[in-house]
Amino acid sequence: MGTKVDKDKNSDGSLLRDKKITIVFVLGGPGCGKGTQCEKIAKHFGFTHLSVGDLLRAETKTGSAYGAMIQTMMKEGEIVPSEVVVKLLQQAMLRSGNNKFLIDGFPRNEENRLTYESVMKIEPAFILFLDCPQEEMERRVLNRNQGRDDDNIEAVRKRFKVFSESTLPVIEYYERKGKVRKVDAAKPIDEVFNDVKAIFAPYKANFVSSSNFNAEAGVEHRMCPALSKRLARCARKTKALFRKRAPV
Ligand SMILES: Nc1ncnc2c1ncn2[C@@H]1O[C@H](COP(=O)(O)OP(=O)(O)O)[C@@H](O)[C@H]1O
Ligand SMILES: O=c1ccn([C@@H]2O[C@H](COP(=O)(O)OP(=O)(O)O)[C@@H](O)[C@H]2O)c(=O)[nH]1
Repeated sequence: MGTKVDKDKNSDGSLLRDKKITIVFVLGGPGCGKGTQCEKIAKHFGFTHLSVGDLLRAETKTGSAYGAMIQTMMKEGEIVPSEVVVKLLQQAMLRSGNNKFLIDGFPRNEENRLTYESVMKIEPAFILFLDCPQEEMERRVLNRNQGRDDDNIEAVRKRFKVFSESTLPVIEYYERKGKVRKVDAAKPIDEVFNDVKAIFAPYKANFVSSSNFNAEAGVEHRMCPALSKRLARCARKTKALFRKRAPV
């Protein structure tokens, strides 16, 4: 990173060749424990946890143009348009200052995946798939008590349907590429984390400090200037994509 040649190679905004960015997608049905495990991984292995659900919920509170649309879609368990999500992810990555990211709950469908690939151009290191039976996930969601307006039986059942119809094909896609690390998420939290720890062991060596991103307030400034510049270029590209498409 940082040589003139490297910079020229990336003049299209591509981050693909930046070997220093590590991205792990964390997928699984609603309530399987993505947030719970991501928090632990972030602490132990120095990743920044980006929960796309949390980023979207924070966006609904900003009064932005997309806030009301996002709120309605989430309440109905629908998938928010990819451009909105990718833009929020880019902004959060830029703000985090880190170069190791857990992207929790994304990509949720093939369109999410394709948009991510075409804009971000960073191949995920692997996909952590938290596999859990539906009855157990339903129990967990209905007992979650976080005041979410999509944690009711009706919305949860819709989210299960979206998960099996739209998200499982994404997991299958990565499975074909040998990138899925599946964990039995029905076990107690610490037992699940033991299995997760084994998967993340190679990242322990690079651990610097814990960086658990807070969607509403988290701003850290440890990212190197070159990487920050590249992400900013990438964000401009998304903005252009936004302008081309009419708002939903
Ligand atoms: N392995 C587990 N066993 C029992 N309860 C769990 C487990 N993992 C998470 N939970 C609980 O289930 C609920 C949903 O977990 P969460 O991490 O929010 O899931 P997700 O982010 O996948 O929707 C939370 O109340 C959490 O404390
Ligand atoms: O990439 C994403 C992630 C989340 N969501 C929306 O956010 C909701 C909650 O997602 P989250 O990951 O917070 O919760 P989960 O349903 O996995 O418990 C989903 O039902 C979707 O409406 C979305 O549209 N795209």
